[in-house]
Amino acid sequence: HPGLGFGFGFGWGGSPPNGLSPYFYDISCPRANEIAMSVLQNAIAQEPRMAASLLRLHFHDCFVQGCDASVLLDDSGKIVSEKHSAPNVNSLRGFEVVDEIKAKLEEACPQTVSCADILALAARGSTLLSGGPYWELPLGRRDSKTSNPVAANNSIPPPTSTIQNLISSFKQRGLDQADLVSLSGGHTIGVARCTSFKKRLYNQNGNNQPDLTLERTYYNDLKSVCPRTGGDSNISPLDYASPQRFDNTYFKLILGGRGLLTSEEVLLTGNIANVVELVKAYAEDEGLFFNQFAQSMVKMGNINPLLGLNGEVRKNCRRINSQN
Ligand code: HEM
Ligand SMILES: [Ca+2]
Ligand SMILES: [Ca+2]
Repeated sequence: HPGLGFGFGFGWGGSPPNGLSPYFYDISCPRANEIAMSVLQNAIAQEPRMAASLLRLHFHDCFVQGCDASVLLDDSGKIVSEKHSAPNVNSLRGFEVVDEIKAKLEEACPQTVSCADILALAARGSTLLSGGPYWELPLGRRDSKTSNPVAANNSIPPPTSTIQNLISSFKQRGLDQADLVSLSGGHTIGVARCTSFKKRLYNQNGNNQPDLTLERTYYNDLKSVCPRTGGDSNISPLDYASPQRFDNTYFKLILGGRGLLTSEEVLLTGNIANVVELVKAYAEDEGLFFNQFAQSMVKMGNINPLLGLNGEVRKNCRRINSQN
């Protein structure tokens, strides 16, 4: 029955009753990961930043209504896309690569691999192809029939977040301080627009003064990328030491006052002892960071998945099936 993504040992259709499983597509679509990886390999070879963009897509999906591919829906019918919401607009990218993976998977195994699982596979593959860790990836998420643009506005922490905001936002989704610090390490690849960090350069506290925790040379470099007026879409790497390499230099930069966003520098300056210790530990030991990142990605990927016969497996990641 092609309409139901039955997995290993679950001939009745839907996903496993006890949650996600790494073996979910072993019978129904054994080459799913291989197919996704071949598309990723080409896309990332063409544009290394694509790895970062795809990793971020999974995060922005999981924090809004759970990991259900809600972020991929376009406007149509009753659906108001999450793509217009503040954290996403003019910022999220990688949708065409997801479409390409989906098209190849529909050819190989029609209506079997969910778009939510494609986002999880793309996040893992992107990490791996950038030099980061591998992890065994639980699968079997199904796709939502709704989007949630209001939650997309309210549930993704802004770059101006305080450490308390970040801790509580993650805690609401069952993620602890080690998850917060290691997942922030996703910023070891990719870029941000000036609009995401400009306040730090010119008016951090409403008194027309810069953020004094910014290291001086870095501060001057950033000012040359982001003038006081205009240039809001100019970009700067989140980890300027190795923007395309998944490594632990990100944490070393934070220790030196060279974190790009307020939400990153507060991991150090927020004075939460456990968080500061974790930043230092990951800066010193890349293996420790990789291990925790892998575990935390699995935890993030487990946020509120649609299981069993809930939701559906979309044929096109941009639309719910009833609109096809
Ligand atoms: C802890 C709270 C977080 C905040 C406040 C935050 C904020 C941001 C901001 C403001 C940008 C730049 C957007 C732009 O200017 O267009 C960004 C980019 C990025 N974020 Fe996060 N983020 C957080 C957590 C995460 C997590 C958990 C991940 C993945 C594990 C992640 C992965 C990325 C990546 C890879 C990019 C670069 C994307 C690209 O170059 O296209 N972020 N983030
Ligand atoms: Ca979602
Ligand atoms: Ca890096």
